[in-house]
Amino acid sequence: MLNVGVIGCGGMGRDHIKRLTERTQGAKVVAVADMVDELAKKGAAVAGVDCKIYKDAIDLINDPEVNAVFIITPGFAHKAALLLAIKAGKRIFCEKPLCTTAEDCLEVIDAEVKSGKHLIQLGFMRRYDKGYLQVKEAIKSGHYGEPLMVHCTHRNPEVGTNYDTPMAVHDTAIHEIDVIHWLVGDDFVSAQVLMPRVTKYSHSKLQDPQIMLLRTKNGICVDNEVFVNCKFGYDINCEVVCEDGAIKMPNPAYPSIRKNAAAATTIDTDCFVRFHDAYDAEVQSWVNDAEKNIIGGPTTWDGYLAAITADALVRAQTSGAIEKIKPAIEKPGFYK
Ligand SMILES: NC(=O)C1=CN([C@@H]2O[C@H](COP(=O)(O)OP(=O)(O)OC[C@H]3O[C@@H](n4cnc5c(N)ncnc54)[C@H](O)[C@@H]3O)[C@@H](O)[C@H]2O)C=CC1
Ligand SMILES: O=C1[C@H](O)[C@H](O)[C@@H](O)[C@H](O)[C@H]1O
Repeated sequence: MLNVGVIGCGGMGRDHIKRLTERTQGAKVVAVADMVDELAKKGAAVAGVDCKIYKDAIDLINDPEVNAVFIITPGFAHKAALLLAIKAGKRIFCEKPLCTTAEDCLEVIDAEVKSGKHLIQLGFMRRYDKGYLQVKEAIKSGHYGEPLMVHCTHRNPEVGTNYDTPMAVHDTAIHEIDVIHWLVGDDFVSAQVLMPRVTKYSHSKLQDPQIMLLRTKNGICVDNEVFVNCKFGYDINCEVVCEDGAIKMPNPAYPSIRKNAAAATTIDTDCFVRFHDAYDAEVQSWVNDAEKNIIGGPTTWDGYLAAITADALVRAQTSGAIEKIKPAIEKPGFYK
């Protein structure tokens, strides 16, 4: 049994605690930590009566009963918890992004490599989503030729006033950055951001929507519409256009209802519903891999590659220019 400690009991944290407690074989939440007492108590209530409560992450990490750690704090707080958990030699599941800058990711890579242990899996759950897996299988089949373009939308109904322009990249588009790289198996080399007219539903610190453009080494062009105040739903789309055909990711299957001379279907309203099964699959695989002492999912290096692209997009948000993307280091043999 993997005794898990969960750091961060916000929306995603409590969703993962519920998943670990009710739907994951081989794991148990034995401790939670949150700097907000009320939220820590809420997280512990989901885990059950025996769950210990901490305020500081370091105390949870150093609890001898905790042999694995979930880091579900905001992206800017990941590095501190990661470095402490690596130092303690704990198995780690870290929600995306690894860190909010490539520079911070390099510190985590350095610490993990020096530890000599593969400890970290990243929460890029779209790699476990049935729809994305179907697209990947179709590309791999070769029936449609080489990918040429990828069209994506990442639409949220709304975000809070703490959500700012760079977050559209390192908190939201980071999903497309990772999953498209994984789908086409090609590195990004340049980034550009177009800023359409701002929606009336945005606020002074957020340019919304944004169109993010990426080019890969082999010339594949990706456009990603990130619109986080679209109002109508949580609408995620991906279409890969190839030489001999186009592969469009299926949307979740809901009935089409006809009533009062109108036809309608359902659009999810948040990621927790839209990617429910993908989260379950990524967490179960992380637990299963613990017995083999391996990291079978997205690694720290995947988090770094996503971060260098995110950094370039954030630069492009203000420069308006085409920004180059290049790793600062060679891929360590540790991650090969
Ligand atoms: N994979 C996915 O689709 C999703 C991933 N996420 C990720 O999950 C993480 C958390 O996101 P949310 O739950 O939406 O954020 P949130 O802001 O709702 O919750 C974060 C929690 O962490 C706590 N916290 C912050 N700093 C802390 C520290 N140093 N020590 C202990 N607790 C601390 C806060 O008090 C808060 O309760 C982020 O990395 C986010 O990117 C969030 C939503 C979906
Ligand atoms: O990871 C997520 C979710 O998947 C949402 O789509 C994003 O908009 C959100 O910011 C992020 O936390």
